[in-house]
Amino acid sequence: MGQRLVRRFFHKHGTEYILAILAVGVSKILQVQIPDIIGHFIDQFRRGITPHGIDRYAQDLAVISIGYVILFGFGQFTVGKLARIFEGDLRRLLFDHWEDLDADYFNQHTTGDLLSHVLNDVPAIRQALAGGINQTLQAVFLFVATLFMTIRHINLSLTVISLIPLLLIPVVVVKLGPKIRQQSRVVQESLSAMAGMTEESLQSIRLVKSAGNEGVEVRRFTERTDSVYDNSMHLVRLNTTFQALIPLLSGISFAIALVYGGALTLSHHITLGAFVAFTVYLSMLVRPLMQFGNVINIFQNSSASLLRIQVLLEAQPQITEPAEPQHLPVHGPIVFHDLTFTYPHAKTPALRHLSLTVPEGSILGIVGRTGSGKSTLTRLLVRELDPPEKAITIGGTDIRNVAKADLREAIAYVPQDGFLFSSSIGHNIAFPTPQEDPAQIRQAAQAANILATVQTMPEGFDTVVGEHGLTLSGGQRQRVAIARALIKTHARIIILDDSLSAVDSLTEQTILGALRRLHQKGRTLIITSHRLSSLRLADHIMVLEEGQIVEFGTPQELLQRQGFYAQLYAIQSQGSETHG
Ligand SMILES: Nc1ncnc2c1ncn2[C@@H]1O[C@H](COP(=O)(O)OP(=O)(O)OP(=O)(O)O)[C@@H](O)[C@H]1O
Repeated sequence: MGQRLVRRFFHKHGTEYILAILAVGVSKILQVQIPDIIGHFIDQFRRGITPHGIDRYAQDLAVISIGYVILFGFGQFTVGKLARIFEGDLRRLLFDHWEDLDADYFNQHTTGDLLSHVLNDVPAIRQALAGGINQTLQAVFLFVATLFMTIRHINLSLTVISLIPLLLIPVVVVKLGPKIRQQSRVVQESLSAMAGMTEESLQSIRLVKSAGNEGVEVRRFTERTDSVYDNSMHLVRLNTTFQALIPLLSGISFAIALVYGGALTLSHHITLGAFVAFTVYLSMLVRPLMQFGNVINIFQNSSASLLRIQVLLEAQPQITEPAEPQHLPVHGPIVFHDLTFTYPHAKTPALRHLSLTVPEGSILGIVGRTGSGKSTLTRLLVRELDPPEKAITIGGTDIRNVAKADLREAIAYVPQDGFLFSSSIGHNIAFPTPQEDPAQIRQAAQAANILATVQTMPEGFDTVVGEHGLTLSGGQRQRVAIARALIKTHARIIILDDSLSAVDSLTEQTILGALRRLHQKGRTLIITSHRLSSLRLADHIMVLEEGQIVEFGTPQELLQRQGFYAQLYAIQSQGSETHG
């Protein structure tokens, strides 16, 4: 996918790139004329020069300088601009790719880790494309053009001898380069571990404070920052050694040029002008050689980043679209057929041999201890997790054969952790719809019994709920999440996964009233809960234990069976009597 992006990018912007390269090339050819002109000027000066002659040299220099600035500026700007375009494309590609991946992928990768790719790796690649390519172009063109001028117009042996120390630079690069690359990877990893820890710590700040755990968190963070510091310092030492050796070698080369070039001038093998021009050329070589060093650093850094991005882009969604999607039938029951499901990397199945028919327009209640498999079942039904073939059918069609969007269109699902965006309540409710329709938002809010609460807020539906809805109470958050599901008025199946746990009994009854009205319009309802009062409308109740159905029947039948349901009923009605 990454290569495709690069190919597409060069296909689209190749001409511009080539023009930029040519512009930089020509600008460097112009630049190396300057010492030559100065050399000629000095020699002419010694022979005797008229004011008109001086003006001519000045004009030549001015024309060359203007040409240089225009061409070099155009080249550098274009390469920089193209690198920024590539950076934006790469960020969009990453985001699109993440949107395609399954929800479970994000259980295995922390947000901090993923963000660090966007914040560190993408700019590192951009830097290679902008700074890296720019400096390479400048260095190569200037180096070659300078050597050409010094060999052709000044002196071959002076050029060769002065160059010897500079030839040691590749040796330094070969020795230090791999170490720098390895260490920059260590720094990137420690930074991403720190970002992950910071993200988790800030998200759980209320838990941390309520547990009085601030000290432990600060210590953990200090350990992370110390590790980032140690690793970065090691990298700084390696980089400094690398960067210091290059000017040192250039300095030796300069000294040789002075001694040998001075002797050649005294013995009239070269003119004074040529000698001065040579020293200017040599000083011009220092920069490209430093750039060679920088470029190698930049490319080493970015190659680690490129590798990490490549690995990211290779991750494939496990829940795939069917090759030939079938239409989801409008009518018919939901059937679970011998459904067994094991999470990736888990040792035991979360659901075992579960068979059940939920007739169209009925209400199924699901209870069971925590970890018994209730959420897993609902997540399988919306294909957030992938069920085995033919294990779940709706109206006789295997849900694996239906386009994911079709299936999700037909189901209004309130997950256990109804996530809220840090935007307005209205936006949060309207999220599944293509546009925010105030009438629809109001209606959904009314059904979820949050309308009156929203109306008391200063900005009504425009009230911003803070990060993850932190400015709302737990019950208010749940009701916004329910409203978000109920706004899908065309959905034929409504699933509430423990979505009423934080609302008070009165609110619960109002929401159930709204659900009953939808049920009367033929909707199928699946409600999981630990509170039996939430299952008051259920036609049938299923009790799950360790992924298996241990009880199934109408609420009356289950009461008579004296099992888990009856026990729960006894405990909860005792509780409500005590409260009453
Ligand atoms: N992403 C996951 N990877 C591996 N195992 C998981 C994952 N999610 C849940 N499980 C396991 O699957 C089993 C069923 O979990 P599930 O969330 O379906 O239970 P639940 O009945 O909804 O519990 P609760 O009432 O606490 O919400 C548990 O043993 C749980 O540890």
